[in-house]
Amino acid sequence: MKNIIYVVTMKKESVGSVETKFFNMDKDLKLESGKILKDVTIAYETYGKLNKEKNNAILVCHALSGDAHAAGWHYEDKKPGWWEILIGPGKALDSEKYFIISSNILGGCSGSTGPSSINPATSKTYNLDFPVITIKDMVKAQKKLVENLNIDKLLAVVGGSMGGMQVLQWIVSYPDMVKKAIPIATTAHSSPQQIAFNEVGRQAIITDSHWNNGDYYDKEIGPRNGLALARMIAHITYLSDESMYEKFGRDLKDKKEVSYDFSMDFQVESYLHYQGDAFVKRFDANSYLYITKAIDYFDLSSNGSLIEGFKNIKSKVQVIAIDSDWLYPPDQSKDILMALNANSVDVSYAELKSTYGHDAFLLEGGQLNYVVANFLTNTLAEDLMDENVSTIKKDMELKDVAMLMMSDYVTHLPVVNEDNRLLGIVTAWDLSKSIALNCSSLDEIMTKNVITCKSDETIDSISRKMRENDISCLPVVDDDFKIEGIITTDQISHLLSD
Ligand SMILES: CC(=O)SCCNC(=O)CCNC(=O)[C@H](O)C(C)(C)COP(=O)(O)OP(=O)(O)OC[C@H]1O[C@@H](n2cnc3c(N)ncnc32)[C@H](O)[C@@H]1OP(=O)(O)O
Ligand SMILES: N[C@@H](CCO)C(=O)O
Repeated sequence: MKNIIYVVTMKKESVGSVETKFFNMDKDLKLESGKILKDVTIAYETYGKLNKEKNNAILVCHALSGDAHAAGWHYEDKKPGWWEILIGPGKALDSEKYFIISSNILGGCSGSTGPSSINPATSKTYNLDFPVITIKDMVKAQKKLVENLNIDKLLAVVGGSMGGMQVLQWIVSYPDMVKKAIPIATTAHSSPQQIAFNEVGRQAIITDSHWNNGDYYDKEIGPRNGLALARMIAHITYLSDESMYEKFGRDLKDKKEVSYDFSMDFQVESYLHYQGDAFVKRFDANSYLYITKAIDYFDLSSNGSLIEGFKNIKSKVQVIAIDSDWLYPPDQSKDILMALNANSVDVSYAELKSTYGHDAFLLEGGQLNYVVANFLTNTLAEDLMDENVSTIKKDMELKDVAMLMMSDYVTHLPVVNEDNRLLGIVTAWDLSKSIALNCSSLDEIMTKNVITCKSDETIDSISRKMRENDISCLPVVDDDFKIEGIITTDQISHLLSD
Protein backbone atom coordinates (compact mmCIF):
# COMPACT_ATOMS: atom_id res chain seq x y z
CA MET A 1 0.00 0.00 0.00
CA LYS A 2 2.83 2.39 0.95
CA ASN A 3 4.46 1.79 -2.45
CA ILE A 4 1.29 2.69 -4.30
CA ILE A 5 0.96 5.98 -2.44
CA TYR A 6 4.61 6.77 -3.18
CA VAL A 7 4.22 6.18 -6.91
CA VAL A 8 1.11 8.36 -7.14
CA THR A 9 2.83 11.22 -5.27
CA MET A 10 5.98 10.95 -7.37
CA LYS A 11 4.06 11.11 -10.65
CA LYS A 12 2.13 14.17 -9.57
CA GLU A 13 5.29 16.15 -8.82
CA SER A 14 7.27 14.92 -11.81
CA VAL A 15 7.03 15.62 -15.50
CA GLY A 16 6.81 11.81 -15.72
CA SER A 17 8.18 9.79 -18.57
CA VAL A 18 10.36 11.74 -21.03
CA GLU A 19 12.52 11.12 -24.07
CA THR A 20 15.60 12.84 -25.45
CA LYS A 21 15.15 14.43 -28.88
CA PHE A 22 17.77 15.50 -31.40
CA PHE A 23 18.17 18.72 -33.38
CA ASN A 24 20.36 18.48 -36.47
CA MET A 25 21.67 21.83 -37.69
CA ASP A 26 21.25 22.31 -41.40
CA LYS A 27 23.99 24.96 -41.48
CA ASP A 28 27.63 24.82 -40.35
CA LEU A 29 28.50 26.17 -36.93
CA LYS A 30 31.31 28.73 -36.93
CA LEU A 31 33.24 28.56 -33.67
CA GLU A 32 34.91 31.32 -31.67
CA SER A 33 38.29 29.91 -32.77
CA GLY A 34 37.27 30.46 -36.41
CA LYS A 35 36.99 26.73 -37.06
CA ILE A 36 33.84 25.29 -38.62
CA LEU A 37 31.81 22.34 -37.34
CA LYS A 38 29.60 20.55 -39.84
CA ASP A 39 26.49 18.43 -39.23
CA VAL A 40 26.13 19.46 -35.59
CA THR A 41 23.54 17.60 -33.50
CA ILE A 42 22.19 18.90 -30.21
CA ALA A 43 20.39 16.48 -27.88
CA TYR A 44 17.57 18.08 -25.92
CA GLU A 45 14.49 17.48 -23.83
CA THR A 46 11.47 19.68 -23.25
CA TYR A 47 8.95 19.71 -20.43
CA GLY A 48 5.59 21.53 -20.50
CA LYS A 49 4.01 23.34 -23.45
CA LEU A 50 5.02 26.41 -25.39
CA ASN A 51 2.13 28.87 -25.12
CA LYS A 52 0.48 30.66 -28.03
CA GLU A 53 2.48 33.85 -27.43
CA LYS A 54 5.72 31.82 -27.18
CA ASN A 55 6.76 33.79 -24.12
CA ASN A 56 6.93 31.05 -21.48
CA ALA A 57 10.14 29.29 -22.57
CA ILE A 58 12.89 28.68 -20.01
CA LEU A 59 16.27 27.27 -21.00
CA VAL A 60 18.09 25.13 -18.44
CA CYS A 61 21.90 24.87 -18.83
CA HIS A 62 23.80 21.98 -17.30
CA ALA A 63 27.11 21.79 -15.45
CA LEU A 64 30.28 19.94 -16.45
CA SER A 65 28.97 16.38 -16.43
CA GLY A 66 25.27 16.96 -16.97
CA ASP A 67 23.12 16.10 -19.95
CA ALA A 68 19.81 16.97 -21.58
CA HIS A 69 17.90 14.78 -19.13
CA ALA A 70 17.15 17.36 -16.45
CA ALA A 71 13.76 16.08 -15.24
CA GLY A 72 11.36 13.17 -15.37
CA TRP A 73 12.12 9.55 -16.03
CA HIS A 74 13.67 7.63 -18.88
CA TYR A 75 12.37 4.14 -19.41
CA GLU A 76 13.80 1.72 -16.80
CA ASP A 77 15.96 4.41 -15.12
CA LYS A 78 16.47 4.17 -11.37
CA LYS A 79 16.88 7.93 -10.92
CA PRO A 80 15.07 10.91 -12.45
CA GLY A 81 16.77 13.76 -14.34
CA TRP A 82 19.51 15.72 -12.56
CA TRP A 83 17.33 18.76 -11.63
CA GLU A 84 14.17 16.93 -10.61
CA ILE A 85 14.17 19.00 -7.39
CA LEU A 86 13.47 22.15 -9.39
CA ILE A 87 11.56 21.08 -12.52
CA GLY A 88 8.02 19.69 -12.55
CA PRO A 89 4.40 20.54 -11.77
CA GLY A 90 4.19 23.00 -8.89
CA LYS A 91 7.96 23.44 -8.64
CA ALA A 92 9.85 26.68 -9.39
CA LEU A 93 10.40 25.58 -13.00
CA ASP A 94 6.75 24.63 -13.24
CA SER A 95 6.06 22.45 -16.26
CA GLU A 96 2.38 23.43 -16.07
CA LYS A 97 3.26 27.10 -16.61
CA TYR A 98 6.51 27.08 -18.52
CA PHE A 99 8.02 25.38 -21.55
CA ILE A 100 11.36 24.13 -20.25
CA ILE A 101 14.20 23.26 -22.63
CA SER A 102 17.32 21.42 -21.54
CA SER A 103 20.06 20.49 -23.99
CA ASN A 104 23.34 18.63 -23.85
CA ILE A 105 26.24 21.00 -24.51
CA LEU A 106 28.30 21.08 -27.68
CA GLY A 107 31.41 18.99 -26.91
CA GLY A 108 29.44 16.72 -24.57
CA CYS A 109 29.02 12.97 -24.75
CA SER A 110 25.28 12.49 -24.21
CA GLY A 111 23.87 12.91 -27.69
CA SER A 112 25.29 16.28 -28.77
CA THR A 113 28.22 16.55 -31.16
CA GLY A 114 31.52 16.09 -29.34
CA PRO A 115 34.90 14.38 -29.72
CA SER A 116 33.31 10.91 -29.67
CA SER A 117 30.99 11.80 -32.60
CA ILE A 118 31.66 10.83 -36.19
CA ASN A 119 33.64 13.44 -38.11
CA PRO A 120 31.77 13.83 -41.44
CA ALA A 121 35.10 14.57 -43.19
CA THR A 122 36.66 11.19 -42.27
CA SER A 123 33.67 9.02 -41.25
CA LYS A 124 35.68 8.19 -38.11
CA THR A 125 35.34 9.52 -34.57
CA TYR A 126 36.78 13.00 -34.18
CA ASN A 127 39.10 12.18 -31.26
CA LEU A 128 41.50 15.16 -31.04
CA ASP A 129 40.45 16.44 -34.47
CA PHE A 130 37.45 17.86 -32.66
CA PRO A 131 38.04 21.62 -32.47
CA VAL A 132 38.50 23.32 -29.11
CA ILE A 133 35.17 24.83 -28.13
CA THR A 134 34.23 27.64 -25.75
CA ILE A 135 31.25 28.47 -23.55
CA LYS A 136 30.32 31.04 -26.23
CA ASP A 137 30.19 28.23 -28.82
CA MET A 138 27.99 26.10 -26.55
CA VAL A 139 25.58 29.01 -26.18
CA LYS A 140 25.63 29.72 -29.91
CA ALA A 141 24.56 26.12 -30.54
CA GLN A 142 21.78 26.46 -27.93
CA LYS A 143 20.58 29.62 -29.66
CA LYS A 144 20.20 27.67 -32.91
CA LEU A 145 18.13 25.09 -31.06
CA VAL A 146 15.94 27.78 -29.47
CA GLU A 147 15.39 29.42 -32.86
CA ASN A 148 14.56 26.05 -34.37
CA LEU A 149 11.82 25.73 -31.74
CA ASN A 150 10.45 29.05 -33.10
CA ILE A 151 11.21 30.99 -29.94
CA ASP A 152 12.39 34.59 -30.35
CA LYS A 153 12.83 35.40 -26.71
CA LEU A 154 13.41 33.26 -23.63
CA LEU A 155 11.51 34.08 -20.47
CA ALA A 156 14.54 32.86 -18.52
CA VAL A 157 17.86 31.06 -18.71
CA VAL A 158 18.99 29.21 -15.60
CA GLY A 159 21.89 26.99 -14.65
CA GLY A 160 24.49 26.17 -12.01
CA SER A 161 28.29 25.93 -12.14
CA MET A 162 29.29 25.73 -15.82
CA GLY A 163 25.53 26.06 -16.48
CA GLY A 164 25.77 29.47 -14.77
CA MET A 165 28.60 30.45 -17.12
CA GLN A 166 26.32 29.67 -20.05
CA VAL A 167 23.59 31.81 -18.45
CA LEU A 168 25.98 34.77 -18.21
CA GLN A 169 27.24 34.17 -21.76
CA TRP A 170 23.64 34.17 -23.02
CA ILE A 171 22.88 37.62 -21.60
CA VAL A 172 26.19 39.00 -22.90
CA SER A 173 25.97 37.44 -26.39
CA TYR A 174 22.22 37.79 -26.95
CA PRO A 175 20.99 40.64 -24.71
CA ASP A 176 17.66 40.94 -26.54
CA MET A 177 16.79 37.26 -26.30
CA VAL A 178 16.63 36.74 -22.52
CA LYS A 179 14.22 38.41 -20.11
CA LYS A 180 15.50 36.87 -16.89
CA ALA A 181 18.74 35.15 -16.00
CA ILE A 182 19.61 32.99 -13.01
CA PRO A 183 23.33 32.17 -12.73
CA ILE A 184 23.93 29.85 -9.77
CA ALA A 185 27.19 28.95 -7.97
CA THR A 186 29.30 30.28 -10.80
CA THR A 187 31.80 32.88 -11.92
CA ALA A 188 32.26 35.37 -14.72
CA HIS A 189 35.85 34.17 -15.25
CA SER A 190 37.69 31.05 -14.18
CA SER A 191 40.17 31.72 -11.41
CA PRO A 192 43.76 30.37 -11.35
CA GLN A 193 42.66 27.85 -8.69
CA GLN A 194 39.78 26.59 -10.86
CA ILE A 195 42.09 26.29 -13.87
CA ALA A 196 44.64 24.49 -11.68
CA PHE A 197 42.14 21.82 -10.57
CA ASN A 198 41.03 21.30 -14.18
CA GLU A 199 44.62 20.91 -15.35
CA VAL A 200 45.34 18.26 -12.71
CA GLY A 201 42.27 16.37 -13.90
CA ARG A 202 43.32 16.66 -17.53
CA GLN A 203 46.83 15.43 -16.72
CA ALA A 204 45.34 12.40 -14.96
CA ILE A 205 43.64 11.50 -18.27
CA ILE A 206 46.47 12.45 -20.62
CA THR A 207 49.09 10.49 -18.64
CA ASP A 208 46.94 7.34 -18.67
CA SER A 209 48.59 5.21 -21.38
CA HIS A 210 45.15 4.02 -22.51
CA TRP A 211 44.27 7.57 -23.50
CA ASN A 212 46.46 7.00 -26.57
CA ASN A 213 46.46 10.61 -27.67
CA GLY A 214 42.69 10.66 -27.64
CA ASP A 215 42.36 7.68 -29.97
CA TYR A 216 40.72 4.96 -27.86
CA TYR A 217 37.07 4.62 -28.90
CA ASP A 218 37.68 1.39 -30.81
CA LYS A 219 40.14 -0.02 -28.26
CA GLU A 220 39.22 -2.55 -25.60
CA ILE A 221 40.25 -0.23 -22.79
CA GLY A 222 40.08 3.56 -22.66
CA PRO A 223 41.67 5.88 -20.09
CA ARG A 224 39.43 4.62 -17.29
CA ASN A 225 41.91 5.13 -14.46
CA GLY A 226 42.79 8.62 -15.62
CA LEU A 227 39.15 9.67 -15.96
CA ALA A 228 38.23 8.17 -12.59
CA LEU A 229 41.14 9.98 -10.95
CA ALA A 230 40.15 13.27 -12.62
CA ARG A 231 36.63 12.85 -11.23
CA MET A 232 37.86 11.93 -7.75
CA ILE A 233 39.92 15.13 -7.58
CA ALA A 234 37.08 17.24 -8.98
CA HIS A 235 34.47 15.63 -6.74
CA ILE A 236 36.35 16.77 -3.62
CA THR A 237 35.88 20.35 -4.84
CA TYR A 238 32.11 19.80 -5.15
CA LEU A 239 31.81 18.97 -1.44
CA SER A 240 32.67 20.92 1.71
CA ASP A 241 34.88 19.87 4.60
CA GLU A 242 31.81 19.98 6.82
CA SER A 243 29.73 17.76 4.53
CA MET A 244 32.61 15.26 4.36
CA TYR A 245 32.65 15.15 8.15
CA GLU A 246 28.87 14.73 8.18
CA LYS A 247 28.95 11.95 5.58
CA PHE A 248 32.02 9.99 6.69
CA GLY A 249 33.79 11.44 9.70
CA ARG A 250 36.91 9.29 10.11
CA ASP A 251 34.89 6.09 9.75
CA LEU A 252 36.72 3.05 8.46
CA LYS A 253 35.56 0.95 5.52
CA ASP A 254 34.77 -2.67 6.47
CA LYS A 255 37.42 -2.81 9.19
CA LYS A 256 37.82 -1.96 12.85
CA GLU A 257 41.47 -0.87 12.78
CA VAL A 258 43.58 0.96 10.21
CA SER A 259 45.57 -1.54 8.15
CA TYR A 260 49.05 0.02 8.13
CA ASP A 261 49.34 -0.54 4.38
CA PHE A 262 48.06 1.17 1.25
CA SER A 263 44.76 -0.64 1.00
CA MET A 264 41.53 1.29 1.52
CA ASP A 265 41.06 2.34 5.14
CA PHE A 266 38.49 5.14 5.24
CA GLN A 267 34.89 5.46 4.09
CA VAL A 268 35.75 8.69 2.30
CA GLU A 269 38.28 6.79 0.15
CA SER A 270 35.66 4.21 -0.71
CA TYR A 271 33.21 6.98 -1.58
CA LEU A 272 35.65 8.75 -3.88
CA HIS A 273 36.54 5.50 -5.66
CA TYR A 274 32.83 4.82 -6.08
CA GLN A 275 32.27 8.29 -7.57
CA GLY A 276 35.29 7.84 -9.89
CA ASP A 277 34.13 4.42 -11.13
CA ALA A 278 30.53 5.59 -11.58
CA PHE A 279 31.77 8.52 -13.65
CA VAL A 280 33.74 6.31 -16.04
CA LYS A 281 30.52 4.44 -16.85
CA ARG A 282 28.72 7.60 -17.93
CA PHE A 283 31.32 10.01 -19.27
CA ASP A 284 33.89 10.30 -22.03
CA ALA A 285 37.50 11.27 -21.23
CA ASN A 286 37.99 13.39 -24.36
CA SER A 287 34.78 15.32 -23.64
CA TYR A 288 36.16 15.93 -20.15
CA LEU A 289 39.30 17.48 -21.66
CA TYR A 290 37.38 19.70 -24.07
CA ILE A 291 34.79 20.86 -21.55
CA THR A 292 37.30 21.69 -18.82
CA LYS A 293 39.29 23.72 -21.40
CA ALA A 294 36.12 25.65 -22.27
CA ILE A 295 35.66 26.39 -18.55
CA ASP A 296 39.29 27.57 -18.25
CA TYR A 297 38.95 29.92 -21.23
CA PHE A 298 35.75 31.43 -19.85
CA ASP A 299 36.23 35.13 -19.13
CA LEU A 300 33.53 37.72 -19.67
CA SER A 301 35.75 40.66 -18.79
CA SER A 302 36.46 43.01 -21.62
CA ASN A 303 39.86 44.74 -21.55
CA GLY A 304 40.25 43.35 -18.04
CA SER A 305 36.99 44.89 -16.82
CA LEU A 306 33.88 42.93 -15.94
CA ILE A 307 31.90 46.16 -15.84
CA GLU A 308 32.89 46.71 -19.46
CA GLY A 309 32.09 43.07 -20.32
CA PHE A 310 28.57 43.43 -18.90
CA LYS A 311 27.78 46.79 -20.50
CA ASN A 312 25.14 45.58 -22.96
CA ILE A 313 23.14 43.36 -20.61
CA LYS A 314 19.40 44.04 -20.61
CA SER A 315 18.04 41.01 -18.73
CA LYS A 316 16.96 41.00 -15.11
CA VAL A 317 19.32 38.86 -13.10
CA GLN A 318 19.03 36.78 -9.95
CA VAL A 319 22.52 35.77 -8.80
CA ILE A 320 22.58 32.79 -6.43
CA ALA A 321 25.64 31.66 -4.45
CA ILE A 322 26.19 28.92 -1.87
CA ASP A 323 27.84 29.87 1.41
CA SER A 324 29.91 26.64 1.68
CA ASP A 325 31.00 26.59 -2.00
CA TRP A 326 34.78 26.94 -2.05
CA LEU A 327 35.11 26.04 -5.75
CA TYR A 328 32.94 28.96 -6.94
CA PRO A 329 32.84 30.96 -3.70
CA PRO A 330 30.21 33.66 -2.99
CA ASP A 331 32.82 36.38 -3.58
CA GLN A 332 32.84 35.49 -7.28
CA SER A 333 29.05 35.82 -7.38
CA LYS A 334 29.35 39.16 -5.61
CA ASP A 335 31.76 40.31 -8.34
CA ILE A 336 29.03 39.52 -10.87
CA LEU A 337 26.52 41.41 -8.73
CA MET A 338 28.74 44.49 -8.47
CA ALA A 339 29.57 44.59 -12.18
CA LEU A 340 25.87 44.28 -13.04
CA ASN A 341 24.98 46.97 -10.50
CA ALA A 342 27.60 49.26 -12.03
CA ASN A 343 25.74 48.86 -15.33
CA SER A 344 22.36 49.61 -13.68
CA VAL A 345 21.12 46.11 -14.46
CA ASP A 346 18.12 45.04 -12.36
CA VAL A 347 19.91 42.42 -10.25
CA SER A 348 19.38 40.70 -6.91
CA TYR A 349 21.57 38.34 -4.89
CA ALA A 350 20.70 35.35 -2.74
CA GLU A 351 23.07 33.13 -0.79
CA LEU A 352 21.92 29.60 0.00
CA LYS A 353 22.80 28.33 3.47
CA SER A 354 24.08 24.82 3.04
CA THR A 355 26.78 22.49 4.25
CA TYR A 356 26.84 20.60 0.94
CA GLY A 357 29.41 22.83 -0.80
CA HIS A 358 29.32 23.49 -4.55
CA ASP A 359 26.94 20.62 -5.38
CA ALA A 360 24.28 22.26 -3.16
CA PHE A 361 22.76 23.61 -6.38
CA LEU A 362 21.76 20.01 -7.13
CA LEU A 363 20.51 19.27 -3.64
CA GLU A 364 19.06 22.29 -1.80
CA GLY A 365 15.56 21.96 -3.26
CA GLY A 366 13.70 24.03 -0.64
CA GLN A 367 15.85 27.16 -0.80
CA LEU A 368 16.38 26.97 -4.56
CA ASN A 369 12.67 26.59 -5.29
CA TYR A 370 11.92 29.54 -3.04
CA VAL A 371 14.42 31.94 -4.63
CA VAL A 372 13.85 30.85 -8.25
CA ALA A 373 10.04 30.83 -7.97
CA ASN A 374 9.99 34.30 -6.39
CA PHE A 375 12.20 35.68 -9.12
CA LEU A 376 10.20 34.10 -11.94
CA THR A 377 6.73 34.87 -10.66
CA ASN A 378 7.45 38.50 -9.94
CA THR A 379 6.29 39.08 -13.49
CA LEU A 380 6.04 42.59 -14.91
CA ALA A 381 4.12 43.91 -17.92
CA GLU A 382 7.34 43.99 -19.96
CA ASP A 383 7.87 40.26 -19.31
CA LEU A 384 4.52 39.35 -20.74
CA MET A 385 3.42 42.06 -23.17
CA ASP A 386 3.16 41.49 -26.87
CA GLU A 387 5.51 44.01 -28.45
CA ASN A 388 4.18 43.48 -31.98
CA VAL A 389 1.03 45.53 -31.47
CA SER A 390 -1.33 46.07 -34.37
CA THR A 391 -2.37 49.73 -34.25
CA ILE A 392 -4.63 51.90 -36.37
CA LYS A 393 -4.93 55.56 -37.31
CA LYS A 394 -8.00 57.66 -36.46
CA ASP A 395 -9.12 58.08 -40.05
CA MET A 396 -9.27 54.38 -40.89
CA GLU A 397 -12.54 53.08 -42.38
CA LEU A 398 -14.59 50.91 -39.99
CA LYS A 399 -14.68 48.12 -42.55
CA ASP A 400 -10.84 48.10 -42.71
CA VAL A 401 -10.67 48.05 -38.92
CA ALA A 402 -12.90 44.96 -38.90
CA MET A 403 -10.75 43.34 -41.59
CA LEU A 404 -7.58 44.02 -39.59
CA MET A 405 -9.09 42.50 -36.45
CA MET A 406 -9.95 39.38 -38.39
CA SER A 407 -6.57 39.07 -40.13
CA ASP A 408 -4.53 39.73 -36.95
CA TYR A 409 -6.79 37.65 -34.67
CA VAL A 410 -7.22 40.53 -32.21
CA THR A 411 -10.24 41.99 -30.51
CA HIS A 412 -8.61 45.27 -29.43
CA LEU A 413 -6.87 47.84 -31.63
CA PRO A 414 -5.16 50.87 -30.12
CA VAL A 415 -5.65 54.08 -32.11
CA VAL A 416 -2.41 56.08 -32.40
CA ASN A 417 -1.21 59.31 -33.98
CA GLU A 418 1.82 59.74 -36.26
CA ASP A 419 4.17 59.62 -33.21
CA ASN A 420 2.69 56.34 -32.01
CA ARG A 421 0.97 58.19 -29.13
CA LEU A 422 -2.17 56.50 -27.88
CA LEU A 423 -5.40 58.35 -28.77
CA GLY A 424 -7.96 55.68 -28.00
CA ILE A 425 -8.87 52.03 -28.31
CA VAL A 426 -11.43 50.18 -30.42
CA THR A 427 -12.79 46.76 -29.54
CA ALA A 428 -14.73 44.16 -31.50
CA TRP A 429 -17.68 45.08 -29.31
CA ASP A 430 -17.35 48.75 -30.41
CA LEU A 431 -17.52 47.61 -34.02
CA SER A 432 -20.76 45.67 -33.37
CA LYS A 433 -22.14 48.79 -31.72
CA SER A 434 -21.23 50.84 -34.78
CA ILE A 435 -23.43 48.63 -36.94
CA ALA A 436 -26.32 48.67 -34.46
CA LEU A 437 -26.13 52.46 -34.02
CA ASN A 438 -25.24 53.18 -37.64
CA CYS A 439 -21.99 55.02 -36.82
CA SER A 440 -19.65 55.84 -39.67
CA SER A 441 -16.34 56.92 -38.08
CA LEU A 442 -13.85 55.56 -35.59
CA ASP A 443 -14.06 58.77 -33.60
CA GLU A 444 -17.69 57.99 -32.72
CA ILE A 445 -17.01 54.54 -31.32
CA MET A 446 -13.49 54.49 -29.86
CA THR A 447 -12.86 54.80 -26.14
CA LYS A 448 -10.79 57.92 -25.55
CA ASN A 449 -10.03 57.64 -21.85
CA VAL A 450 -7.99 54.51 -22.20
CA ILE A 451 -6.88 52.65 -19.09
CA THR A 452 -3.23 51.80 -19.59
CA CYS A 453 -0.30 50.38 -17.71
CA LYS A 454 3.47 50.91 -17.59
CA SER A 455 6.04 48.33 -18.60
CA ASP A 456 7.34 48.00 -15.02
CA GLU A 457 3.87 47.42 -13.54
CA THR A 458 3.37 44.01 -11.91
CA ILE A 459 0.95 41.48 -13.33
CA ASP A 460 -0.87 41.56 -9.98
CA SER A 461 -1.58 45.27 -10.37
CA ILE A 462 -2.56 44.84 -14.04
CA SER A 463 -4.95 41.98 -13.24
CA ARG A 464 -6.55 44.13 -10.53
CA LYS A 465 -7.01 47.03 -12.99
CA MET A 466 -8.60 44.68 -15.52
CA ARG A 467 -10.95 43.19 -12.97
CA GLU A 468 -11.99 46.53 -11.43
CA ASN A 469 -12.69 48.05 -14.86
CA ASP A 470 -14.10 44.89 -16.41
CA ILE A 471 -11.67 45.00 -19.35
CA SER A 472 -9.63 42.27 -20.96
CA CYS A 473 -6.82 44.26 -22.57
CA LEU A 474 -4.41 47.00 -21.49
CA PRO A 475 -2.09 48.96 -23.76
CA VAL A 476 1.39 49.39 -22.26
CA VAL A 477 2.59 52.98 -22.69
CA ASP A 478 5.71 54.98 -21.83
CA ASP A 479 5.81 58.35 -20.06
CA ASP A 480 4.91 60.13 -23.33
CA PHE A 481 1.89 57.86 -23.81
CA LYS A 482 3.62 56.14 -26.73
CA ILE A 483 2.56 52.57 -27.13
CA GLU A 484 5.13 49.89 -26.19
CA GLY A 485 3.03 46.75 -26.13
CA ILE A 486 -0.28 45.23 -25.20
CA ILE A 487 -1.41 42.82 -22.49
CA THR A 488 -4.52 40.68 -22.61
CA THR A 489 -6.19 38.46 -20.04
CA ASP A 490 -5.36 35.57 -22.37
CA GLN A 491 -1.64 36.16 -21.89
CA ILE A 492 -2.03 36.37 -18.13
CA SER A 493 -4.12 33.23 -17.94
CA HIS A 494 -1.61 31.34 -20.06
CA LEU A 495 1.18 32.32 -17.72
CA LEU A 496 -0.78 31.65 -14.55
CA SER A 497 -2.59 28.60 -15.90
CA ASP A 498 -2.56 26.89 -12.51
C1 LIG B 1 24.91 19.39 -12.67
C2 LIG B 1 24.50 18.78 -13.81
O1 LIG B 1 24.24 19.45 -14.67
S1 LIG B 1 24.37 17.16 -13.88
C3 LIG B 1 25.58 16.35 -13.00
C4 LIG B 1 25.14 16.04 -11.65
N1 LIG B 1 25.39 14.72 -11.32
C5 LIG B 1 26.51 14.34 -10.75
O2 LIG B 1 27.39 15.13 -10.49
C6 LIG B 1 26.58 12.88 -10.47
C7 LIG B 1 27.58 12.53 -9.44
N2 LIG B 1 27.41 13.33 -8.32
C8 LIG B 1 26.68 12.97 -7.27
O3 LIG B 1 26.18 11.90 -7.09
C9 LIG B 1 26.55 14.11 -6.35
O4 LIG B 1 27.19 13.79 -5.19
C10 LIG B 1 25.12 14.57 -6.15
C11 LIG B 1 25.24 16.01 -5.78
C12 LIG B 1 24.39 14.54 -7.47
C13 LIG B 1 24.33 13.73 -5.14
O5 LIG B 1 24.67 14.05 -3.84
P1 LIG B 1 24.18 13.15 -2.60
O6 LIG B 1 22.73 12.84 -2.72
O7 LIG B 1 24.66 13.86 -1.39
O8 LIG B 1 24.88 11.79 -2.84
P2 LIG B 1 26.35 11.36 -2.40
O9 LIG B 1 27.33 12.38 -2.81
O10 LIG B 1 26.31 11.01 -0.95
O11 LIG B 1 26.59 10.08 -3.28
C14 LIG B 1 25.72 9.03 -3.18
C15 LIG B 1 26.32 7.81 -3.85
O12 LIG B 1 27.57 7.49 -3.22
C16 LIG B 1 27.52 6.15 -2.71
N3 LIG B 1 28.26 6.14 -1.45
C17 LIG B 1 27.96 6.83 -0.33
N4 LIG B 1 28.87 6.52 0.62
C18 LIG B 1 29.73 5.64 0.10
C19 LIG B 1 30.86 4.96 0.60
N5 LIG B 1 31.31 5.14 1.83
N6 LIG B 1 31.50 4.10 -0.21
C20 LIG B 1 31.09 3.89 -1.48
N7 LIG B 1 30.00 4.52 -2.01
C21 LIG B 1 29.34 5.38 -1.22
C22 LIG B 1 26.05 5.88 -2.46
O13 LIG B 1 25.79 4.50 -2.46
C23 LIG B 1 25.41 6.62 -3.63
O14 LIG B 1 25.46 5.80 -4.77
P3 LIG B 1 24.43 6.01 -5.98
O15 LIG B 1 24.67 7.41 -6.51
O16 LIG B 1 24.78 4.96 -6.97
O17 LIG B 1 23.05 5.87 -5.41
N1 LIG C 1 28.69 17.80 -9.90
C1 LIG C 1 28.36 18.62 -10.98
C2 LIG C 1 28.85 20.00 -10.80
C3 LIG C 1 30.21 20.28 -11.33
O1 LIG C 1 30.40 21.63 -11.43
C4 LIG C 1 28.79 18.01 -12.28
O2 LIG C 1 29.42 16.98 -12.26
O3 LIG C 1 28.44 18.51 -13.33
